[in-house]
Amino acid sequence: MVSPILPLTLENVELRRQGKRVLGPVSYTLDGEGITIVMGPNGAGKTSFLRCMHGLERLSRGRMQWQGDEDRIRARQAFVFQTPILMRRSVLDCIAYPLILDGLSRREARKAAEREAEIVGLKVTLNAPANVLSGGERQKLALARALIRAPEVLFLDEPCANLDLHSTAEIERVLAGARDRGTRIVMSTHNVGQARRLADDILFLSDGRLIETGSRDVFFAGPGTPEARAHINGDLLP
Ligand SMILES: Nc1ncnc2c1ncn2[C@@H]1O[C@H](COP(=O)(O)OP(=O)(O)OP(=O)(O)O)[C@@H](O)[C@H]1O
Repeated sequence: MVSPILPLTLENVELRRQGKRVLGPVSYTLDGEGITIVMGPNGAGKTSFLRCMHGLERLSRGRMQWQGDEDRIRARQAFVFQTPILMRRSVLDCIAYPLILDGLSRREARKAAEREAEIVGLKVTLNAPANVLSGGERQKLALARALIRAPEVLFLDEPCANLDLHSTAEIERVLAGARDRGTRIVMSTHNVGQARRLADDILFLSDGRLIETGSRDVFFAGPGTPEARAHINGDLLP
């Protein structure tokens, strides 16, 4: 059995850009199971927080620690961006690509990619070029490509931001399935309904700081801060 890359610990992590503190100091441990939803107003630092954890940012301060060696840490986690960048190849080859990088034959990789496309409900012709896909289809492709290696940890930054209700429901179904198969998911969303439906626990960021953490039920029953209360009630703050 492959040993886990979790827990991930962040100790007083801080991220500065152009002299401005955009995140932190944040201390947090990611472990256990399920879906963690990251909430907070625009500019609160959600994207920066996810990118930090995934290793895309150089920390200005603090410490971050996964378990195991660098190669395994990179291979066992995936990130789905709000606007996925797609390669100019077929849908099937895009999904198969991570497995080809892993050394699988093209035939095996494409077979696995077909299965994954079916799981995410990608009903387009798999031989179509990826760059002709609609927004919802692009997100499904990005999700299939991220899930094909059965990552231990999956980060998603607002994956349903521009999607209609039907595509959103399909993405939520796929994420719930991935969680049930053991992938630890951390995802940001502005959609309070989505947070209620998907979250096992919630992280609430405001002005770069983690001001609330806790189970979904406790959070929605009575957020402890005026910022979180206003956010879930849809209040406009001055
Ligand atoms: N490349 C950059 N250079 C300078 N400042 C940046 C850069 N990227 C982000 N920021 C700033 O960092 C802060 C946090 O941004 P971030 O995108 O992490 O927030 P967010 O909570 O994801 O916002 P949103 O909900 O609008 O996507 C913002 O004030 C933003 O302007």
